[in-house]
This record gives sequence, C-alpha cells and structure tokens, in this order.
Amino acid sequence: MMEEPMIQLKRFKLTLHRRQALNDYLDLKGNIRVFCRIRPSPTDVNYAYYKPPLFNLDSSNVSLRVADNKSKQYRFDKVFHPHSTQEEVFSEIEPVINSALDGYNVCIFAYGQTGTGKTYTMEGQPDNPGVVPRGIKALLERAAESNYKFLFTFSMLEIYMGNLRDLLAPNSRKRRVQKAPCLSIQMSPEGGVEVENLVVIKVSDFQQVIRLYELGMRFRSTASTMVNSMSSRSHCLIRISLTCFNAHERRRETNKLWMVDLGGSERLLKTQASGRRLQEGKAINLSLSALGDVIAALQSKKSHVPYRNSKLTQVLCDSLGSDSKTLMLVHVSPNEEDLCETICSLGFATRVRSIHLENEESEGERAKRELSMAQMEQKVKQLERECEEVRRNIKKLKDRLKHVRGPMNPTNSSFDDSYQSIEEVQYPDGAISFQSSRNFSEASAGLPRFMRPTICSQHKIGLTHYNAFNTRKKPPIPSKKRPSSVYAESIISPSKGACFSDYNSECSISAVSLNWKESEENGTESSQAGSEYEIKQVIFPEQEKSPRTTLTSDDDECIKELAKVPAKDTRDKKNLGIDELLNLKVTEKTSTYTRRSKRVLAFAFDKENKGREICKADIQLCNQSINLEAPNEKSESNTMEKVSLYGTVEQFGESTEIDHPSKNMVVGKFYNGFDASSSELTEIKNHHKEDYGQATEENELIMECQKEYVEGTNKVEIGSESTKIQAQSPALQEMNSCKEETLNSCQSKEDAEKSCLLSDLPKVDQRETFNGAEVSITRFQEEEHDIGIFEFFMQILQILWVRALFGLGFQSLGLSDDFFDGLMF
Ligand SMILES: Nc1ncnc2c1ncn2[C@@H]1O[C@H](COP(=O)(O)OP(=O)(O)OP(=O)(O)O)[C@@H](O)[C@H]1O
Repeated sequence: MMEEPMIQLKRFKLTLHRRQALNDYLDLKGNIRVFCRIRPSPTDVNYAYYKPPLFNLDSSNVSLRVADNKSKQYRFDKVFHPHSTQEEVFSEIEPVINSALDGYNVCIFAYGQTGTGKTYTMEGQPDNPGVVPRGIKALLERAAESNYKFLFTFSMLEIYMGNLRDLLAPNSRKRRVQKAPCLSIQMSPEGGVEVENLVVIKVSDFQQVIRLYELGMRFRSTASTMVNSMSSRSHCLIRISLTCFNAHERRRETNKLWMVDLGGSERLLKTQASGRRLQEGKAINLSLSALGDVIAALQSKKSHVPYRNSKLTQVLCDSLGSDSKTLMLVHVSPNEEDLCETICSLGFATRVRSIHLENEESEGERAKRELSMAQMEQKVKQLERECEEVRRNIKKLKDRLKHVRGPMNPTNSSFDDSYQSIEEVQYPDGAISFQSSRNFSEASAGLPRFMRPTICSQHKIGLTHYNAFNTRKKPPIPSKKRPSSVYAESIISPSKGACFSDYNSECSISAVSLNWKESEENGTESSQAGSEYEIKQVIFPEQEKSPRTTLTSDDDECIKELAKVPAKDTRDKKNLGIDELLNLKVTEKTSTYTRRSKRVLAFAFDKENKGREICKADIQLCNQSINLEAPNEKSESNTMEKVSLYGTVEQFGESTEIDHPSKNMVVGKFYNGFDASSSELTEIKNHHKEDYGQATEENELIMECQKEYVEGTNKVEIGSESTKIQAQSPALQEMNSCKEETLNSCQSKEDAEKSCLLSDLPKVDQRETFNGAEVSITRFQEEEHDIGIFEFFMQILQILWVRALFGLGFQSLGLSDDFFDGLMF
C-alpha cells in the first residue's frame, strides 16, 4: 500500500507542472485575449452548410467584405464560425477559467451588437448550456480534484442605467418589499474592490449554483426591442469568489472570476429607441466605450487607466489589471444590413486586442511566439493526460483499499484523508484540528446511541461547532407572542395559473405564473413572459443584520477557512447560506378568499421517510385562521390543496404540527418565524427524540386538534372556543351545497349523523366580504355535556370516600370531630 502515497506525490508534482505550463502558455498568449464569434443567420436552416457572404474566415482571421471589391482584415486569438458549437467555444475558454484556480482574477466578457448571441454564449439554453454553467461546473470539479480545499462564493448583479442592482437580493422593484440596501463600490488601500451590501452566497455544489443563477437571471432587466425580443437592457455580472489557504503557489489567497454578459451595443438611430429604451441604450453605449478605453489603456501600458469613468470598470477594476486574465468574446451578426455595427464591434475588438501586439511585433517574432505557444499547448495537454492517468490509478487503489479493509472500519483513513488532515492541522490558530474532530464524530457515529456523547458533552469538548445542526440557530422558544422585531413580509403580485412546488428540493421554491409588467414610469418589463418567482422577504431585527452564514454539513471543512477570511473580505457583506437565501425567496400565492395579515413558512415532512421534506408551502396567518396550501399529490395537474387551521396566532404558539388531511403520512410543521430550514427541522425532531424519548408538548407544542374530514377541503379545529372565518371559495360552496343535498336526501337526523355530515355544516352567523370573496363567520361555543346520573353518583361516592379517609387520618392524630367537620366545610 506504499504505492498510494507515491502516486499522490506524483500527482501533486504533476499538478504543479501543469499549472506552471498553463500559466506560461496563457502569459504567452497575452493577458487580454479576444475571440470572435459569428452568429448563424436566422434564415439558415442548416448551419453546417452556411457560407457567410460577408465574411471570409479561418481559425484566427476575419476578412469582412465592406464593399464589392474591398474587404477589411481582422485578427483574433480565435474565431468561431457560425456553426461552432457551445462545446467548441467552451473548450477554448476553459484554460482561462482554470487559471482562476491558480489565484488569478479572471474576467470574461461577451461583447457585441444587440441580438448577436451574447446571452446565448454566456447562458446558453437548458439543453445546450453556455460558458457560465459550463465554467462553474468545470471549476467546481477541478477544485474537488485538486490537492487543496477551496471555498466558493457566488454573487450576481447587474448594472442598469449606471446603477448597481443585486440580482440575488429580494426584488425591490415591487413596492411592498423593503428596499434592498444600496450597493456601493469600496476600494481597499491595497487596490482590491468590494461591492458593499452585495449578497454573497457560499456554494459547494453545481446544482446550488445553477439554482441561484437561474433565480438571478429572472430578475435581470430585459425588454423587447426592434432588434431582439428579449434584449438585455443592462450588463449582467456573475462573480465567483475563490478562497484557498496554504496554497503558496497560488497568486492570491482570495481571487475572483467574473463572467459578464454585456448589454448590446446599438446604433440608436437604427433601433429607433425612444424614452426609457433610448436612455438604456445610451447608458450601455457609454459604459461600453469606457470599458474599451480601460482595456486599450491597459494594452498600451498607459500610466493612467480611466477606471473611474463608469460603474462597470470600477467594479472590475482589480480584475482588469496586468495581473489578471481578460477574455473578450466579440459577437457579430452575419447579416449585411448589420454591416455598420459589425465594423464597429470588430473595430472595438481590434482596439482591445492588437494595440501593442500587432504594432510592436515583427513577422519573425510572431512566428517564434506562435511556435513556442504550440509547444506549450502540447506540453499542457501531455501533462493533463498524465494527471488524468494518475487520478485513475488513485481511484483504483482507493477502491482496492476499501475492498480490503471493508467500508465501516472507523480506523480506516485513506492517504487522501491523512493528507488532508496534515494540511488542516497546519492552521496556526491552536484550536482542535478539524480533521481530528471530524474523525471523532465519524467514529462516534458508529457507536451505539447510549455510548455517543450527548449534546452537552459535545459542547464541553468543543465538538458542536462542527455539527451543522449546532451551528444553526435553535428553534425559537415558544412564547405567547412573536417578537415584534421578527416578522415576515410578502410581496404580492397578481397571479394566475396553477401553483407548483419543488417536492424533493432541499429548499423548494414554488412558482406561479405571472403576467406582471413594471409600470410605464420605469419602463422595465419582466424578462419572463411565463413564470416568475414571488418573494417572501424575511426581515430580521437590527442586531441580526450582521453577516450570517448557514453552513451545511458539506461545508464543515470550510468553517475554519471562513473564520480566517480577512476582515476586509467579509466586511459589510451580507453573507448568506444558500438555504437561507432561498428561504427568503418563497412563493406567495395570491388568494382571493383569505385575509392576509401575517405569513409564516411551512414545512411538510414525510412521516414514513423519517422527516424527508416533501414540500414547503406558504401559510397565511389570518387574524383568526391559518391556511396552509400543500401540493395535492392525488391530482395530476399539480394543484395545491388548501388546509385550514382555525385559531389565533397566540393559540398556535411559535410552532405547531398538523396532519395533512389528504395523506396521513404527511406532517406539516410550520414555524411562526423565519430561518428554520428543512434539515434544521429534521435535526430538531431527531434531537427531541434522542434527548427526551418522545416529543413532548413543551418541546414541540403539538396542538390538540379535533379533525373534521370533508372531501375536497379539510378543516382542523383547535381550542374550545374559536371564531372561525371561513371563506366561501367556489370549492367550498360546491362542497356545502353537496352536503346540503345529501342531508336533504337523508330520512332522519340520525341518518345524517350516521353519515357524519351534520357536524360539518357551518352554522352561519353573519357574512362579510374580503378581497371580493364572500366569507361567512361562524361562532363555535364549547359544548356543554350532560352528566349522566351514574357519573353523578360516582362523584358523590368519591367525595364521601375521601372524607372518610381524611376523618380516619385526623382521628389517628388525636384531633376532635369539631376540627374535622370544620375542615370538611
Ligand atoms: N450561435 C447561435 N446559435 C443559435 N442561435 C443563436 C446563436 N446566437 C444567438 N442565437 C439566437 O439569437 C437570438 C438572440 O440572441 P441573444 O439574446 O443571445 O442576443 P444578445 O446579444 O444577448 O442580445 P441583447 O444584447 O439584445 O441582449 C436568440 O434567440 C438566440 O437563441
């Protein structure tokens, strides 16, 4: 088994060589590289046979026919033909993205006339992803394979009309939501740039990032123009921040990868834009020209670089310098009518690319450079192959090792693990090393429950902060009243269509179809013609606004590293865990038959599957009732089923548990609060079970519910006296009329009672209308039960028996009959 450390060492050396070769190669190619992509003509059905009439192309040259006998020549680092695929484009960009792992700041821009395919290149399509999803995936995979642990964070913003907007903050464009804090650009004395108040989310797997990315894209400002029906009216910036400690060969401890989908450059005369569209176009053109100035100044090594001329260049200031890698993807249209814009775009690209390279290099020098570049490329490829081979060998050895030792032996630790632990104990903060505590937890997991450390003992030995559950906030202690400083606020948008919910997602987001449009006055339309997310914003008390990070178990390794992130990096940031962020963005469905006053989150768990969350629904807390909507699994159309709980907020306390009526196995649990994530609730449940045996009333505040089952709708009544506000929704009306019919068909009252229908009929006292829906208010009085003669007799007998016992007791103490009679009275 000594083979394995040797192979690891070889892998380590190889990685170093590969990295060095890649950097040399990229340095030779230049820190600022420009690619050109020509969009296929929409009229061409088969791109493969496309013959661009306007262009004559090879792998790095473009000849543009500007007149019958005249053409202009342009040279690029790479030219992508109209039929080039997303894979081909990405394979050229990948080495630049990989250099982010080596600690370089990297900027990738998509530039071009509106409608030429910038968003297509960056975002791609669901079945054909673009540079952003592919790049993030490659980055995460490479980081996982590397010898170090990386911490990734994700942020997304847009620059709209010269203003920064956080695309991951709750949507402040809707009036009812508290405005997201303004973003501002802060420069550190060392030249670093930070965007103050930008939402920063720690991510560890690809799916998380994609969900966030899709969420952010929905809030991007887009509109229909003469040229593009879904034209981006802003610059969209995606930032991946990478932190890696103790990797001395990396350029920096923390660096950034920016992927920017720039707004389309446009000739305003041609687009015939007016009003807001005109202003947007002007703002985009201005900032693009400022970007061109900056890159040109960098290329020509001018002493002054005009970063301050636009917000775009200010934000990217520390990622556009000589110590960074910049890649500009210029997009052009193949159409003859776009010739002027094409010349402008290619002119911009030439200005960016060739200022010093083409002017200063002689033909011989260029040939020499290209030869050594080709050799370097070969070397990089060769090293990549060797790395791959070594990786395969390691995997094989690990499998063999597992096979030989058996999977459950806690003393097993692969070389990989010990290598990790060596790395991790190198942190000089003197605390218990993470690796050792993780091993302890793992080891204790294999012990019988009575031998495992309790929560208290874990606290004592300082293990709890490695436990994802314990790093989280404990559930709020049930109190009569919710703290007024913690409340949930919802954005309400007109909705139509069916609601749906992501059943199996860790933190599901429901979506409703919307057809909202921003008002004319700001002129921005939603990018989504179809569905749109609605947001639930949770507002924390003042003291809770400090950076918050929710850590998942996968993130354990990052805890130490995160704690070590220099203050400047976390300063003033709103650090959020992905669960937390997505918890903030929860659908709210407009309902015409409930009164909105307070809202809480609801979590439904699968009883049989030990707390697996199956849905997260939105609960509306009306003045006196709670309506929970949960997916109706019986229905094929993914409809939501309404469950109503009747009672006041005070009656329910901080949390309660209800049975989902249509499926007995589903338990809905809601928190009258904010940031309890699903896994946290599961942990809470397990915690109660372990420490107290059975969940008790004090722990979980399970309300005693008296259930009524009615097909279609379900009601659970709580409390001895409650005022029920019940909506006359169409379904309910139908149900009631159905019940009445059935009752009328009954021969006698006994018949009706037998069919359990009588008790379901609401006793209507008065009717009211809210939100256009008719509502009946019914007052339920506690039933006075008649006590039978037998029970009365038994009670008298009990009193006499007690009295006799007392008498005997007092007599044995020597007390008189008078005292005894007095006491009895
Ligand atoms: N290489 C390509 N292959 C197939 N379709 C493409 C390609 N490039 C662009 N398209 C299509 O062209 C249309 C416009 O593309 P896109 O929206 O990406 O342009 P854009 O440059 O981002 O425009 P704007 O600047 O207005 O946002 C889209 O329908 C897109 O699918």
